[in-house]
Amino acid sequence: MSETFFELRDVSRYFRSKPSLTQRIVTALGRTGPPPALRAVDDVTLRIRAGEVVGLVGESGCGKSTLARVATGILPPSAGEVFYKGRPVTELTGKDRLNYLLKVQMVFQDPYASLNPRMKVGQLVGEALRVHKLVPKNEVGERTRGVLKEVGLDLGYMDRYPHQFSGGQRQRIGIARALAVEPDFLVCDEPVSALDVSIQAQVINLFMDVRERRGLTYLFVSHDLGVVRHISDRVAIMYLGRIVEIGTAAELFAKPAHPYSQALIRAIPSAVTRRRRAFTPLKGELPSALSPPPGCAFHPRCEHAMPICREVRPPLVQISPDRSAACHLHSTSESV
Ligand SMILES: Nc1ncnc2c1ncn2[C@@H]1O[C@H](COP(=O)(O)OP(=O)(O)OP(=O)(O)O)[C@@H](O)[C@H]1O
Repeated sequence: MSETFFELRDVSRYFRSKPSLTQRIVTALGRTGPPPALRAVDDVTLRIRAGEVVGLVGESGCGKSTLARVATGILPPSAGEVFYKGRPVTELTGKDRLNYLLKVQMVFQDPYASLNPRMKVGQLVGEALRVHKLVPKNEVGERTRGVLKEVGLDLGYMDRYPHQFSGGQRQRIGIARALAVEPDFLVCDEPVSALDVSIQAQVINLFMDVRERRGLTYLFVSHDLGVVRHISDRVAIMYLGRIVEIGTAAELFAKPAHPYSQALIRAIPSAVTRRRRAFTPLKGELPSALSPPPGCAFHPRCEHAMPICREVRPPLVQISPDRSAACHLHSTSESV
């Protein structure tokens, strides 16, 4: 079997809230344990092939951003392992670790928050090149200009500050900053969600052009299924910290297997009427990741829920050559 370009293997990420004074007193008296951990990402396995665009979708709070941050090394996993080009990233040290951190770049939803307001665009885009001495000092300017041109920014902008740009231009600066270090994997966390619809299309086209030109691999996080369908080769649907379905975009959108995917896809507004198609709306709200429902976490909202769904958590199983789903309606197949 060929080596997977990037892999999250059985990865979980928990957050433990700081206990209140009352909780600390009660714990000290031995009446109860520490507050429960919130399972933002819960036992996720995701393999990404070189050159693929994998879209990651789900409702707000389902753990998409946390998973993206774990993938880029910004957050360590609480359990499980991240593999980059076949090697567990926890075993990488020195140059190898730096190489992983540079080759796997993140593009954020709000580039403004990640851009130092006191630095000029030229400095921002060339910063990592200078700090890590990736190119000789006298070549930083040339590399910076090249990448600004590539993302469609006028070279006259080099001496301007982030606040002097529109949202779309700032996102181009964020992309240029990521590209400057010659990454091979971009993890994009809702990179167009904050932009006007007309600007969104331009920035998505930029992502696709850059991918084509540089042969990049993307993990593209979005709550917008229209965007994800447009750009992804494969799509993973996440619900309450877990992947509930993954498959090729064409197949998954044509015939979603998991009831949650079905509900999400039925809710996409029709391109013709701009109205939502007739659909059974998702009942209820996303449950708290602090106390997920037992069995299948989706069962309280599922129109097909069976007694087993309340008790046994369905594993993610392969249901066709390039599709897996975690649902008892499809649970006769092989576990992934
Ligand atoms: N640093 C943190 N400390 C505590 N809880 C956190 C932290 N980061 C995320 N969470 C919680 O983890 C869960 C998943 O959050 P996450 O931001 O990953 O979801 P998301 O799907 O990206 O949502 P959104 O689209 O709203 O950003 C949420 O319940 C969130 O409140």
